[in-house]
Amino acid sequence: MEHKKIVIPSLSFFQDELKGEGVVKSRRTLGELAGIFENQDAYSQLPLDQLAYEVYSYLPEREGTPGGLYFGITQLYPGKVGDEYFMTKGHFHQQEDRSEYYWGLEGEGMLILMDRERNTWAERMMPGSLHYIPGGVAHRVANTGNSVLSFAACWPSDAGHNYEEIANKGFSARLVEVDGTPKLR
Ligand SMILES: O=P(O)(O)OC[C@H]1O[C@H](O)[C@H](O)[C@@H](O)[C@@H]1O
Ligand SMILES: [Fe+2]
Repeated sequence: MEHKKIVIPSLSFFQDELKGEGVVKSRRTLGELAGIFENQDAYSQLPLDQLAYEVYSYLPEREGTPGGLYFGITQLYPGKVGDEYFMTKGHFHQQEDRSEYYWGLEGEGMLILMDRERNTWAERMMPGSLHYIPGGVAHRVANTGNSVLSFAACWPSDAGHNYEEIANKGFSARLVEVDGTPKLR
């Protein structure tokens, strides 16, 4: 009998940094988040090249492969635009029925979720928190603390990102700081 050799790359995440062959790193600056924050005056006062978050991804198969899984670690920097926390762009999946796991590694934050009926809710993220994001639910993360918020994610490789709807219409509620605590408004 012939055995097909399966090559398992050695991957690791120490200090929330994903390492290994094939890991790619991408970054998003505040300039790339234009339009997502409510307070345009506050936004225009921040440098466009300021780093908002970095994503380490391990994408072993090309997008579109059924059954494949992707893995990523996002490091979201602390900060606010007016009373709104720094946050990720946010997206639905292109393939509506594709789900995802997020889990907290370091720092404090909130996972903001919105279903197809535009109901928005949020879950607290902290080291060890685990979040199941069902298909058809848009997701975005806000850093509500004073240090880096780091979280991991695992999602189907054929999920795809649909940014358009969130870019155009946003979420139906915003996470803002009220008297020192995060509130959905
Ligand atoms: O894509 P964004 O909404 O900017 O979020 C940033 C990233 O967060 C996680 O790592 C997700 O698994 C990625 O798929 C996503 O790209
Ligand atoms: Fe996603």
